[in-house]
Amino acid sequence: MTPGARVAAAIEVLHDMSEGLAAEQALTRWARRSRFAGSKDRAAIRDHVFDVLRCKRTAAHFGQSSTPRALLIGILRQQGADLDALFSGIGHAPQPLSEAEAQAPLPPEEEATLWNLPDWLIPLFKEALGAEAGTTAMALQERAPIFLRVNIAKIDRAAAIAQLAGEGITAEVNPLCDTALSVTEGARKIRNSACYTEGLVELQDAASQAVVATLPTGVKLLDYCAGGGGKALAVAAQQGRQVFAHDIDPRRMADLSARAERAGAAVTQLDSDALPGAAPFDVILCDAPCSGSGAWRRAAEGKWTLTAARLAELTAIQDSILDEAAGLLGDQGTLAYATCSLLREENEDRVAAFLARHPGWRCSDQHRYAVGPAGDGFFAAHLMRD
Ligand SMILES: C[S@@+](CC[C@H](N)C(=O)[O-])C[C@H]1O[C@@H](n2cnc3c(N)ncnc32)[C@H](O)[C@@H]1O
Repeated sequence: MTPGARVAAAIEVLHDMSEGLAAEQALTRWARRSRFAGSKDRAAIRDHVFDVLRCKRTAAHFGQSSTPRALLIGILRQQGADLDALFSGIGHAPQPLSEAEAQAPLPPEEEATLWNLPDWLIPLFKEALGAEAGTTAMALQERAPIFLRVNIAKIDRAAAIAQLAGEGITAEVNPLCDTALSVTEGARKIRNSACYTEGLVELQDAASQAVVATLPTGVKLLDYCAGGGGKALAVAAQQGRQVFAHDIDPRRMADLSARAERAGAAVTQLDSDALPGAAPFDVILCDAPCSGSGAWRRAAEGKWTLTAARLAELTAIQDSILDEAAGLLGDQGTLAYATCSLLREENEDRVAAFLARHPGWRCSDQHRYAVGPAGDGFFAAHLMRD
């Protein structure tokens, strides 16, 4: 496909999204009806779509409208692309720019536009992040870096870097955590590499890894909101742990056995009925469902779909998860609460609300991980009985 045809395809995908499809669904649907497209085409189209999603307000500003075509014009103009070459009308490229479309507007000045956030989130960002609110909003507009977790049960970090290099993947030490690598080249080769298929490395954000690395010691650990099991697997690679995984929706753990096998890790899955019998646990990790705002570089749709009502629902779910998990913890145990959210409502406020509901408990440690080149935004707090 030509660069222009890829832009036309991205416009089609955004059009499908405007009719209600989620980004991943719209991309999959486009790929199914466009078998001629190769993996590089699909990756380029995906990049265009996600660039727009991360920067929808500035794209609309520079494109002077919010139609899919205008958003693509806007984001490409913002990126300094040659619009006449891309919108040539030749072959499958989109039609040339009209006279009005060809007029580049002055750069935006409004804060919410520059920050690429919906208006209602601006005060929440300021409240949660203070002086860092603006830089954080800007960081969420960048493409997400790729991080790997070295499976320390199988290989050490230096050997993993060397093996990855042998497969054309350049990775360097990540400062957040001893298990983490930042991939600087060859990221698209990871899933087919022997390092990955043999379970020497896993794709995992570095802040997620840091949350696991700083969990307190204790043998019996329950990952209460295990999902795909990323954190359960990271804990299972640590020495001396016995790891249990649970999720209210067990289908989310469907791939966990295969992933554990690849990693050479032991993780016992527990359904809700089995939890009381397996309790008490020494450590319970509650990686709670949240707005995902710390990871909006990766899942940028969330910025535009989150509502105040959904945020209120999430905070109620977070409270009940903490209350349920507290009942499964041993007397000397630690309840570790984590979210990939930047919002105070989902983080410090949930800890404070838990402590207010549970006299005799205290928070022994609380940490925010900033969105940046080293990792996604994360929050972690450790709760224990006095
Ligand atoms: C942030 S995701 C977990 C991601 C996972 N820990 C990882 O690192 O890959 C949150 C998970 O919590 C689960 N969940 C939601 N409500 C829950 C509840 N009341 N009890 C347990 N799990 C719940 C969701 O199904 C979802 O899989």
